Amino acid sequence: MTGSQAGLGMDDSGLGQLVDAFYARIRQDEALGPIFNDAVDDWPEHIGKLTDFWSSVMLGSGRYKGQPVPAHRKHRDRISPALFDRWLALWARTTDEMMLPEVASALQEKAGRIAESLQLALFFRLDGAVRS
Ligand code: HEM
Repeated sequence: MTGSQAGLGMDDSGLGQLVDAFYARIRQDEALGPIFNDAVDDWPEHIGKLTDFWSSVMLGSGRYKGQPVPAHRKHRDRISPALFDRWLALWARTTDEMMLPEVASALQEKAGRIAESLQLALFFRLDGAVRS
């Protein structure tokens, strides 16, 4: 590490700082930003929910009680597989910049798996077609 801050760990403080920074970037992203800015009225509440989500997923805290699939299904007309790739690329950049290397790769791997299952829930159809 040369002066950058790629040093945060897998704890509530590190995850909280990561989620804050990630959604600040999301909001400014020209493709993803408008979807989030239209959907989310209360950003502190959303960021709190997402911090709980990552704390549950990575630390087993059990704090997140929501249902991600219906939350995304509401916005299915605006979400595409290409946007998932963009989300994951921004997640990779942000975790690489902020987190310890092994923490960043664990977060990237987990996000990749969740993105895959969300996309199956959103786009997979029994006739085998995938909506692009
Ligand atoms: C193209 C990619 C994505 C887009 C555009 C997107 C968009 C959104 C939006 C608009 C909401 C707010 C829903 C609402 O309240 O109306 C939301 C919530 C959420 N997203 Fe995503 N999302 C994406 C990918 C992901 C991924 C990959 C994850 C997890 C790794 C994730 C986790 C969540 C969670 C946990 C919530 C809160 C759901 C709840 O209300 O309990 N999202 N997302």
